[in-house]
Amino acid sequence: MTKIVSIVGRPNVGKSTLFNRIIGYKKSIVNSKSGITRDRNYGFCNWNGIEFCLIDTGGYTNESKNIFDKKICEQFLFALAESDVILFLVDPSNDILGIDYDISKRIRKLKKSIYLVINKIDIYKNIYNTYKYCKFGITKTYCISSINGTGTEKLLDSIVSNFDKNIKIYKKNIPRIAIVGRPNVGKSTLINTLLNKNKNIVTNISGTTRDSIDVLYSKFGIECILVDTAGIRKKKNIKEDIEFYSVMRAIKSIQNSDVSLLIIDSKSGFESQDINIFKIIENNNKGIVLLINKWDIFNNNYLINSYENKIKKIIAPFNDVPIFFTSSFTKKDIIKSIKTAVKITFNLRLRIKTSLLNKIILPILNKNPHPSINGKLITIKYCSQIQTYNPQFIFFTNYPNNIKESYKRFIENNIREKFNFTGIPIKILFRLK
Ligand SMILES: Nc1nc2c(ncn2[C@@H]2O[C@H](COP(=O)(O)OP(=O)(O)OP(=O)(O)O)[C@@H](O)[C@H]2O)c(=O)[nH]1
Ligand SMILES: Nc1nc2c(ncn2[C@@H]2O[C@H](COP(=O)(O)OP(=O)(O)OP(=O)(O)O)[C@@H](O)[C@H]2O)c(=O)[nH]1
Repeated sequence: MTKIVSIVGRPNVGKSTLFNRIIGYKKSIVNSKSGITRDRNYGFCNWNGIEFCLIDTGGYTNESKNIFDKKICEQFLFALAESDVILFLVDPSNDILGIDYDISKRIRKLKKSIYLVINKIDIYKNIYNTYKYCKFGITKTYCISSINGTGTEKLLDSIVSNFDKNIKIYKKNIPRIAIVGRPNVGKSTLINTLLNKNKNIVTNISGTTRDSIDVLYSKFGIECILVDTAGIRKKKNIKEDIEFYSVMRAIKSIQNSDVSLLIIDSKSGFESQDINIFKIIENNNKGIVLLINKWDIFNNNYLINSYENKIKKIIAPFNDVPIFFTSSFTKKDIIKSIKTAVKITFNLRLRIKTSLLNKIILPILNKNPHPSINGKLITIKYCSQIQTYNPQFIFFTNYPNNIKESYKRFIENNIREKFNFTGIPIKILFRLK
């Protein structure tokens, strides 16, 4: 079992900064505006050969100011219940408040290894303000600066001394599935339905999911990592800084995954922003499964064919993309779509032998040759798949620059028809021979 370390503390004490320092890359959003870490964020660390999972909890607050606060509190308690070690982070620049006592009371009730971590020690006056935390009665106390790294190595040495060596995290090569789509299409609800837990914050306010979260999914014989992402917004709607980072992160999640489940709201249809996201996934050479979600609202099987045909026309020639009409409420086709996404990762790695490819594709091209251009006869001599992460095919011809887009689409359609590249973008390239 992977050990879990949670960072907790009131808003703005530096949880995200510490998380980023330990993880070693900018995964959590850091901003001087308080309350920005809206959900738990997972990351995996390796310190002196010992691996553990680190959780950045949301900005815990005991005053319910807005709709998120109550939900964040639930996340916080859920994270604590899952943890082996709790890092209670405090900022001595400010006075101890009721909320700090509240947190310390809650965590001391749990039978966990607790560290009092006094942050922002790089600020000179803070060095003289650490004594005030004695009253919490937490013996393991460390003074650090998350911003410049002072004391963090000692803290990590002590944290890993709690754990056995040889703790393994996720198996390598486990398929990574990104859950993407515009805000409010039902990404978090889908994950909650899959995990059967209130793990992500779900409200009917768009833009709730502000950060990406990775979750291991292992059920019904399926094993994959689900990546929940911030909704990808239209550019003109990106007003706040943090929304910008969320969009960047969503794009990064696509880049960090093998396959994306692109969620569409069945009420609004496959519109321009969905097409943009589709193109981002395609241009990054990742697999795609389309989920036409909230189908419980229509629940009309007669509409399925026309809906599907409309989408396939838009995405042609890459139109052998699996499309599911789903509902998180009724659970319709949810498991099927995840199973398909996992299956598709194998298509990404599919390699066709050159001899087989030529044997099947060349006769089709000889029967349907490229039209001659200015009296020049265009011939395709042979083809092969190159050794790349995603499927790419090179066709050797006497006029590589004169090949028409429609002929390229014809070739792609035939490759898709003869071989199983379902859900995977393929590239067709032409070279002189
Ligand atoms: N001087 C100093 N500033 C720090 C340190 N750690 C964090 N900060 C600053 O404190 C502010 C809040 O940091 P965050 O990491 O966003 O805090 P958080 O606890 O995750 O905040 P919430 O998301 O509101 O819960 C930012 O302006 C950081 O740059 C530190 O060690 N020293
Ligand atoms: N009818 C119906 N409503 C759904 C379904 N899934 C989600 N919803 C509702 O749609 C709204 C948005 O759901 P979320 O899961 O928060 O959507 P999201 O895509 O994570 O939203 P952002 O955080 O804004 O990106 C909520 O009111 C959900 O209850 C579904 O299958 N059917």
